[in-house]
Amino acid sequence: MYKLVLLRHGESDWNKQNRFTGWTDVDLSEQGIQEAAEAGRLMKEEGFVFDIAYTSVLKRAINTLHLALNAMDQVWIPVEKSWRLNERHYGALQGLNKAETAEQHGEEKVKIWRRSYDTPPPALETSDERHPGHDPRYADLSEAELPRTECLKDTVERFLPLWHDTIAPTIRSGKRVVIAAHGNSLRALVKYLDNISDDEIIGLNIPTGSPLVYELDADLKPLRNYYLGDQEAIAAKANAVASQGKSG
Ligand SMILES: O=C(O)[C@@H](CO)OP(=O)(O)O
Repeated sequence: MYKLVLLRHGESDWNKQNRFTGWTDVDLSEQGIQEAAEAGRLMKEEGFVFDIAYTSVLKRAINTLHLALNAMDQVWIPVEKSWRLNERHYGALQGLNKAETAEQHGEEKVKIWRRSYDTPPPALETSDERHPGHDPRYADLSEAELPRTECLKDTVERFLPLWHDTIAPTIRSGKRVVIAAHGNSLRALVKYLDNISDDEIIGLNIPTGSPLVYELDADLKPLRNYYLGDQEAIAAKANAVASQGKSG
């Protein structure tokens, strides 16, 4: 049996301000910093030890991973960063307030943009300064790989090559893996692992800074999963994520 730990970053400044974030590289809030360290303390308490970590190229996930590993005294382990673990690209919604967007376009529309499997938010123009083609960290990506917007289906498709080519073989080799990533890139992984239907995935929300443990069989099929920490507080946090798209 393998154990894989998934960790969504702690609260970011834009989570706090309730803004669509996507590939915008915002940092952790004070609360997010504390959540990340607390996640590390919980993992340490439960005896987790890792051989390698994977994260995105966005600092809210990178810094969460570092703070959590620091609390476990394991900052020395190799960390592999990949754009394939980035948050889902939120297109032209990036930067907008979620509640204001719901007031303007209706809660139903915002729910579709946030949670439907295959309807992407409005796309960015290539000339828009928020387009990832202007960011040096994505210089090696092809034109086709650079998103102007993404639905969850697009995120699943760009994440899975990293899973199949890199992360899954590493787990099978016996290495103990932690993945620090984002609400929607982790929803993409959970959808794949648990074979969740396109309709059911709409209702799944992942709370910030809460380690999610997957126990996997020899074929990497999930046997069970559970969050570390106070289960009521975790459920309340997941509900709060769901409510972010409600008008004020
Ligand atoms: O804004 C975002 O990038 C994500 C995660 O914070 O938000 P949502 O939960 O609305 O998909």
